[in-house]
Amino acid sequence: MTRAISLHDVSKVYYASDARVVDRLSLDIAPGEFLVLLGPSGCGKSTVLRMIAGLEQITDGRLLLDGEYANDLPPSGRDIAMVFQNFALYPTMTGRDNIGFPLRIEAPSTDPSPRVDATARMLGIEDLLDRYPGQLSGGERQRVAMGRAIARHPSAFLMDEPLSNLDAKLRNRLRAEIASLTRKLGVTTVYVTHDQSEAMSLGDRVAVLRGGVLQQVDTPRSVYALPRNVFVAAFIGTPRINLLRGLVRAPLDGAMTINLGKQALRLPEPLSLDHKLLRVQQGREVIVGLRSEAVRIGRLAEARPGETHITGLVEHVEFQGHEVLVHFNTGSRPAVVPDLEAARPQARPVRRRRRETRMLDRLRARAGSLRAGPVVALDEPAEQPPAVASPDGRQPGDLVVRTTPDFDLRYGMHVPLLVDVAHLFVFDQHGERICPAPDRLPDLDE
Ligand SMILES: Nc1ncnc2c1ncn2[C@@H]1O[C@H](COP(=O)(O)OP(=O)(O)OP(=O)(O)O)[C@@H](O)[C@H]1O
Repeated sequence: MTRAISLHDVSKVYYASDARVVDRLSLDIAPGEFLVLLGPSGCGKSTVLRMIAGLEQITDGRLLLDGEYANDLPPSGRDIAMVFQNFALYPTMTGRDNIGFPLRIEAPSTDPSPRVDATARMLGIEDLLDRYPGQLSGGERQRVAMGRAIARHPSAFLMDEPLSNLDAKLRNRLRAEIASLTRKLGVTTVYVTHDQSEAMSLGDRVAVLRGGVLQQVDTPRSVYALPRNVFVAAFIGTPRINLLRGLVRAPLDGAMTINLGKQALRLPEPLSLDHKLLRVQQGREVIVGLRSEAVRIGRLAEARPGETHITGLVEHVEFQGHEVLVHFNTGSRPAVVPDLEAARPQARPVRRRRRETRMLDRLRARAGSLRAGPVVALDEPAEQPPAVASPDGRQPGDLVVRTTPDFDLRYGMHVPLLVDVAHLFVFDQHGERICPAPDRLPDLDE
């Protein structure tokens, strides 16, 4: 049996610190679905998992398991197994006893051996069963911990960064194993990670959290291709999306452009519907998002339809073997996205708020996901000379382009670049995506 898990407007306040660490979270997880909770450290991922497990009291809102109200159900009544980051094995028990322990608790008079052996076979750990945790490597310990969760045949798995204590190679291998195992078992899984590549490769859907507030939940493909705001765009994808501050210019008698400081992106005619909709931003500051695949090295004469031309000064070249990441200075200014790498969250104190403040919050929440504070910081005027080093601590240069190792690029070279404007994202001053338009009417003519 596998179960549906629903969270309706769930909040969590830790009264010790008086901070609301999860804020009105709503999620419907279908039976058998693999949902990943993704976000930076301290955004409330583990707290959500612990509330589903019953290890943490829900302050507000409702948890439903298979449609039944479950806020007050004790953890043992939820039929959910949890796998932790630190493996949490009993050090004085062998692998066999660790896996069999929950089975013995559940049915003391039944011999757990057949289930333990079947689980061990499934995980390929038969030869590890007689060893103690101290005699196992990190990867082997995590396999035993998985075995302990699986052996019970629970109706849902909750996994809290189960691979983060392992080295990169092992992490990739176990990631593939977890994916095929959970698919085979078909059990609803909620998986917490701050590693976006893990989230993208494992999840049927990915829920992105920031400051305890859900930013977007969708398939990996959709959160990458249509991020709802700057935070999601910047959190997902490697190398990180280039976010540049721009100014929309839409003169009645000339080409529409987005000024990027010293250069401008000219939007090709005829304008696409998304670009036409940008006209209303005339004179306003926006944030332009360019993933590295939207820019290539090439002269204007080589431009394909839909490509526009700029130039960049090579600041730094990162050789990666099969590809090269080139950091260009294009004379634009990067937009700063707070919280992206925050080691500690900005805990939001719980205050008694006046009614109108709550109303404002609700309006803002409807307009975007601003409850966790602004997603982007645009505190200085856009048209200033570019900073020498970017304020978000990236390598010098404002535009990172991925290219093949065939180009011999060196520091200080001026290079022609072609930008595919069909792959251009534009976000408003609050960081919400406005191009491609978020809710364009489907029957409008292109
Ligand atoms: N028992 C507690 N009492 C008070 N504050 C807590 C408690 N547990 C967690 N917090 C705070 O709640 C916030 C969210 O913590 P949580 O562990 O859910 O984040 P996370 O996204 O899982 O972080 P990480 O990826 O670092 O594990 C943090 O600010 C944390 O300090």
